[in-house]
Amino acid sequence: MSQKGTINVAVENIFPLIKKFLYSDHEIFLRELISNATDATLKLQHLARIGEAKVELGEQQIEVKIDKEAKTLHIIDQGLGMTEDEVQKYINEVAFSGAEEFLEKYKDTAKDSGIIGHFGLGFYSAFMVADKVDIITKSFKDEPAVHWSCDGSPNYTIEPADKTDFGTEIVLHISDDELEFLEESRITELLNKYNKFMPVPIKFGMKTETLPKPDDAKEEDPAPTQEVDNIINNPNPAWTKQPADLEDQDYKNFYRELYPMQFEEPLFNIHLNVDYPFNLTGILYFPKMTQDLNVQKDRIQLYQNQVYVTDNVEGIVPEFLTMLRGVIDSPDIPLNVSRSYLQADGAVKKISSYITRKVADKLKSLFNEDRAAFEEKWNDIKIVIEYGMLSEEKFFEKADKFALYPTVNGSYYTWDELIEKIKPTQTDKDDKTVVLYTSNREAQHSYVNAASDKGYEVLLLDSPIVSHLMQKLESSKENVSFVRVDADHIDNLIKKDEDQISKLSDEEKESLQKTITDTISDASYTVQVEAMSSDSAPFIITQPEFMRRMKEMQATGGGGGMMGFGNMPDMYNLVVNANHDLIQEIFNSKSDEKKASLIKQSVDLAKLSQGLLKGEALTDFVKRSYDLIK
Ligand SMILES: Nc1ncnc2c1ncn2[C@@H]1O[C@H](COP(=O)(O)OP(=O)(O)OP(=O)(O)O)[C@@H](O)[C@H]1O
Repeated sequence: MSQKGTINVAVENIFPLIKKFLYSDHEIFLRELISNATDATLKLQHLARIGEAKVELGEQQIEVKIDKEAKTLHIIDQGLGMTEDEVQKYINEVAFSGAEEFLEKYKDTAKDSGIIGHFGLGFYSAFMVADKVDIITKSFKDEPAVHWSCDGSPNYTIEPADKTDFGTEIVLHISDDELEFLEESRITELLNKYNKFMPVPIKFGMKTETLPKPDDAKEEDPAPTQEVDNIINNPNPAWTKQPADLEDQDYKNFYRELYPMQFEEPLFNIHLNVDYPFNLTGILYFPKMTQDLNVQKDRIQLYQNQVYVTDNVEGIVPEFLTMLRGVIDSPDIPLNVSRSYLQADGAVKKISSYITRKVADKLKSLFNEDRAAFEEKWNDIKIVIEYGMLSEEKFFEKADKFALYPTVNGSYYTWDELIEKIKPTQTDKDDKTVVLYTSNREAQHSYVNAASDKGYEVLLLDSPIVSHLMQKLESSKENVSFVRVDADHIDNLIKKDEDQISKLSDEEKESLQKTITDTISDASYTVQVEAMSSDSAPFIITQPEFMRRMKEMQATGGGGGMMGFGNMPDMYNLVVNANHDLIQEIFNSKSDEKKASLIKQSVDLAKLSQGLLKGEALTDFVKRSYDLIK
């Protein structure tokens, strides 16, 4: 008997609202309907397993079909189906109240764009793309099939149907302004985006498969082919398996599956698997990291029970780990809330700290198991680790055992090893241990040499955020300071008590200082006459650590950099070695002209060695040098 009914009075508002609010995200209807079909299939499998459903289950699948002529899109499952009463209850009442609840929530978060695609709007999302929706369903229970139909108005019809197999077919009569959803390529794209790893096989059309040639086939015979179902998903992706059942190659293959356009192999992976106090599985990969911190295209993907949700995991995964790749699957992450709420949510906080801990533990075990291999990877992973040390206190503590400090000679020290090694030689008169480093061994070559000659260890620290990390280490470790090799002349980098005897008196130094300052007449240089070893260079340009680091920190952003330093001009010290023969010559020279020309030429040489001589000054210098030697 055919019946008519009215869904609910308030529903009159709902369809236009669905269309309006969800305008940009119409495509999620397919994910919602396939999720329902998957649930129905898994529920029936469960009922059969526990003996409540007396049915023979074959290889169950879900089929998606396009009928271009009829302008319909079909989603067909072999799940538990619905009786007429159930259609009344679940579709007319439950599904509707779900949609209403959704709209209630959505109104409050309308400003928080980006979250919309994460809502489970459910069955009614079909009306975003269809003028009319049919449900033809037969329950696994021995009851007649029913046909429900609704054209988007609050009125529906329900009548008997002649379907004989259990399961449900949803027919969407695609509206004229949504015809893209009748295109095979568009549906393929959506299935690949949202359903690639769903747990029930999804068939979309047929494909041709090449079979092996029979033994007696001739060389020129074409290989036989056959038409098979085109299954678009992998129902058993690697992250749903136990780590013990997976080989290294399986992880690599899965990486390929996730990012088909990614040709670089991952460095290593971390399998996440926890069921208490929250449910979470997943695999994270460390990709090869380069210096540029650009946002990457291949990002961590978030799934809920194998249904793709988003690749924006901000707030769920700690920020420093968003540079990784891979998959996280958790039914416990609330998605129908705004991101700011997400960050305050207790379960999400626990998830985030669990992930941090797992990553730290994995790094620690890689370090312990094969230190040489870990050192080899260091350059590619250091940005993530250094960034983590800066942003997560817990990670900072754990990383102390495996974060490495490489030297220009190719040794890699942990923090404790480094301090033990340099403490005897690099502790200054105030009992501070001075860690020397270079950010660019080519550009700072002569300074690195001077330090190495003195028996000092020089670290090579060249990540973009390293100035922030040094600041952090200086404040959390006792009595250490970082100094770049060109921050001062060698005798001053690590101040010891041994004073050099000066060949010039204090007054003589002062007068020389004035002469040089007047001659170079450049406010960005502070002239400093010092008694140094006569072997050291006569003029050395240095850049004081503090100012330079503050400027760098401001340039790379984040907390710590002091306001205002970014706009300051670069400031240098011009260190003059009072004990060098050339300085003696300049000082004793009777002719002012000679003095000036010696000073100019030598200061230009010092600038040249620091890469600071450019443009017109460089041209003048070259010309002057030719004049001198001709
Ligand atoms: N393909 C199907 N087979 C059997 N029952 C279905 C099917 N699709 C929907 N249903 C029934 O209709 C109900 C409502 O579906 P709807 O998608 O609106 O909400 P939901 O699946 O419960 O929640 P969600 O908002 O997460 O999608 C389901 O709970 C289920 O009982």
